[in-house]
Amino acid sequence: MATDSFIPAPTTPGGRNLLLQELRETLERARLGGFFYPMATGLGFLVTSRVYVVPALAVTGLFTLLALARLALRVSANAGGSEIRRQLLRIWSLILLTTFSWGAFSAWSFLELPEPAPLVAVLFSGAFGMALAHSMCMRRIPCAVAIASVMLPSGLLLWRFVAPGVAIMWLVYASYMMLVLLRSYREYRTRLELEEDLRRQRDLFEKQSLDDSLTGIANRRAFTEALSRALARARRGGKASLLILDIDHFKRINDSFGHSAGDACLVAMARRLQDLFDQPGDVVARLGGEEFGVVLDAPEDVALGRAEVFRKALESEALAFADNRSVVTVSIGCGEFDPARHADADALYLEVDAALYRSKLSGRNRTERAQSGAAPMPAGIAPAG
Ligand SMILES: Nc1nc2c(ncn2[C@@H]2O[C@H](COP(=O)(O)OP(=O)(O)OP(=O)(O)O)[C@@H](O)[C@H]2O)c(=O)[nH]1
Repeated sequence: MATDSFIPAPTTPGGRNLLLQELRETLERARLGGFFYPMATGLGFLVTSRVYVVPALAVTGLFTLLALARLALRVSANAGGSEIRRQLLRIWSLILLTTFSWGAFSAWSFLELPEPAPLVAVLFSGAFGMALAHSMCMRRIPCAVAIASVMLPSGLLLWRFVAPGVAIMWLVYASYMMLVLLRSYREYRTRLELEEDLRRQRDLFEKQSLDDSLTGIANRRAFTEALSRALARARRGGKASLLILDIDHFKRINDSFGHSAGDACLVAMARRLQDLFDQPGDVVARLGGEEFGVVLDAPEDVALGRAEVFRKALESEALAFADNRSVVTVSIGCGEFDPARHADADALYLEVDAALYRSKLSGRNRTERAQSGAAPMPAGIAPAG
């Protein structure tokens, strides 16, 4: 509840990323800033002519503990939105505890410590206020409260012990800090959103570079990566098989229904493949033109069985595309990765491609197993049919 009112839950899709980045930066800056407070109190006691061992140890020790508590906070990259918000609340609680303690220390030094300790406290209050306005500008309200808590006690004491005019100048200085905070906040938010836009665009380009633009399924690049991953798993003791499927007489579909209907046919074929090859580890890709590839975490017999189920379902149920219905068949090459026989993914691919070629030569609409050392499909030679 406290978290909700302090840091509202993100409402935009990239909101969690923005919060996570804010958390990282808040923590990084808070960690660094925390150690200036014990340094400042230590210096305040050092410059006094009298020795204050116990107060010096107690006050400097307290600020050191608060600084160490900031160091103990951790950011988890996988944290959910509410955990990130809780972490932000913790950091700000520590920052405010530190600045309130500083305000109390500076007031105490005015009342109890001889010169120049109060002067040191005033100078550090100004420095802390400006540092907060510049570097802890991620949240306006808590930062404004933190600035007020380091500036106001000194202002009141300047009024009481020095001169009202000096205190007014001090308040003008504090107001200027608030303006700096507002400007820094706007700049920070703009930068954060720009960086999120850039991240979104990078993710989109990355996704687009792996998707086939026509069908939306994986493209050849994604297929190559999936095949490499499947082969790596197979080398560690798993199984990996490859199917290459080529639509039979696709040119006739283009010639009979038009090129855009041909495109729709490719999209419909991609959907059919996705519907059937939907088990964990299956990757369906368009390799180019009317050729598709399927990577399976399965031995050859299983891959061949599933290829046949697909092929038979396809020949028995006409494919619907762009207001047309037509029986479309595919020829399929099928092979399993054998680390003893295949030096790499290309070696497996060539064998499966040769099996596809044989299935075309043997009359199409069939599945052929890959054979060891089979010759690759000759480029530019179309089997008769
Ligand atoms: N509509 C459409 N057609 C394509 C696309 N890519 C390739 N083609 C066409 O696919 C046809 C492939 O023809 P061929 O290589 O002769 O093969 P085929 O007609 O399927 O015959 P076989 O493979 O021998 O059974 C050509 O007419 C290409 O123009 C595409 O993205 N969209």
